[in-house]
Amino acid sequence: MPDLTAPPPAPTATDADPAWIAAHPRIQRVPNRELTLFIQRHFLDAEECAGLIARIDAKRRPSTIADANGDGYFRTSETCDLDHADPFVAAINARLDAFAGIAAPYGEPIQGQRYDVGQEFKAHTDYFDPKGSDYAKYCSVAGNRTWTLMVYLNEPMAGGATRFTKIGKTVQPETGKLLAWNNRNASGEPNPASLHHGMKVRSGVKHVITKWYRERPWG
Ligand SMILES: O=C(O)CCC(=O)C(=O)O
Ligand SMILES: [Fe+2]
Repeated sequence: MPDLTAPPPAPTATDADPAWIAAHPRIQRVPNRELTLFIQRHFLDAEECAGLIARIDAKRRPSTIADANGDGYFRTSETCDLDHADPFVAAINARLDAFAGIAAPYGEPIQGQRYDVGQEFKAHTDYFDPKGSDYAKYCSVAGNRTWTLMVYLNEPMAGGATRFTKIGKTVQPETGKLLAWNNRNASGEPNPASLHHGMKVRSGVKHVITKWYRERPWG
C-alpha cells in the first residue's frame, strides 16, 4: 500500500514546466502571449497567512532595490527575511517548491513584504538588468532570477493591487492567493513583459511573501 499521508517527493528539476503547472488543480492561467502567469486562489489558508504576517511584523526592515535610480520613493515598503530554521517557514517553503516543481537549492529564501498606507513598489522587473551596475553583485553566483512566486497574506481595505503594466493585467490582493510567473521569455532571456507595480495601499495594510528562483543553485 502506498503511504497516502507521506509528503510528495521534493522536486529535482532546475526550472519550472509551465504545462505541468497548468495541470495543477484549481489553477488559472492568465491568457497572454507575452507572459506566462498563473493564479491559484487559497494556496495558503488564513491561519498560515496569519502565522507569516506575525513573523514579518516582528522582523521588518526598509525594503531595498538593485540599480538605484535616484527615486527615493520607488520602493517604500518594508521587507523581512524569513527564518528557514523555523519549521513553519520551512514547510511553506517546501510547498512553494512543490508548486513550482523546482529543486530547493535553486530558490532564494522566502521574503515577506509589508505595505502601510501610501507605500508601494513602483513598476519594476524581478530579474536583474544584465547591463545594470549591480548585476555582478547579485547574479555572479546563482545567475538571474527565473520564476517568481508571490502569495498575498491579507486584503487591504483599498489599493495594493499588483498591476502587470505591459500586459494590462491587474490582480487584486486576496488572502492566500498565489501568483506565479516566468521572468524570462521563450528563448530564456529576461522578459520585459513581466514588468509589474505593487500599487499604493490606500487603506489598511498589505502583506505578501515573495519567492524567487535562480538559474543556478543559490545555496
Ligand atoms: O506587492 C506586490 O504586489 C508586488 C511585490 C513585488 O513585485 C516584489 O516584491 O518584487
Ligand atoms: Fe516584483
